[in-house]
Amino acid sequence: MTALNTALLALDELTVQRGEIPLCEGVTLNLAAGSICHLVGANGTGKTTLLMQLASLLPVLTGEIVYQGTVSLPVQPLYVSHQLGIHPNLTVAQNLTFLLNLYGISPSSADIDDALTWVGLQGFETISSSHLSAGQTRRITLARLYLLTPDVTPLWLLDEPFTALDIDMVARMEDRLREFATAGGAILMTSHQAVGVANQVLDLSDYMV
Ligand SMILES: Nc1ncnc2c1ncn2[C@@H]1O[C@H](COP(=O)(O)OP(=O)(O)OP(=O)(O)O)[C@@H](O)[C@H]1O
Repeated sequence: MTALNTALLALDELTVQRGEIPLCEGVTLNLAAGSICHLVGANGTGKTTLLMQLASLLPVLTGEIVYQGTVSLPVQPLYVSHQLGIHPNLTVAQNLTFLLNLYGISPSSADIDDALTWVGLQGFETISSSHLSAGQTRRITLARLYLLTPDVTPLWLLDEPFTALDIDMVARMEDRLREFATAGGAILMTSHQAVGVANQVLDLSDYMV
């Protein structure tokens, strides 16, 4: 168990499961501080299901999870899902503020400006989120990555974070992921594209039932 003890997150013989149906069995992973792990597998293998289990949105019925040396689910990880969770009646700045409040952060207006500039949404602060394109809406959810650090939430669970982003934004995202990992964070992320910044791979196809 030495490796498990040094990992930020360790999965031991985990079953990836939706309801009664096991999708993958015996999933094992050690995610240390500094890891950027690319979670791969064909459509329907269970990648989103695993991330939802780790985010406490679906139950873990079989297997052990050790987080920061204790048998427990990750405490308040950042989970960026397919569902954007953006409220259409709020402005861009209000949505971003809400997403950061969930992690105990009360951003200043300068923080909001910087984060929105980073995602290319400068000038959109007071625009209703219902007026944005799919890619722009996704950028609101990603803007919080600019302000979240490993001391706030050391584990990021990112489901297809690059979907609907242009090449420049993907490059900025990769820089940010690298920066977060270098500062002591760990990332488990899905992507159907190559992830140049990843330094580890978990292939769920190896564990399919
Ligand atoms: N909302 C749902 N309700 C019930 N079963 C679901 C639901 N979503 C997915 N499933 C089942 O769980 C399985 C795994 O789905 P999941 O979304 O985890 O796969 P994935 O590897 O993330 O796929 P993709 O690459 O297409 O995003 C699917 O094959 C499907 O049968």
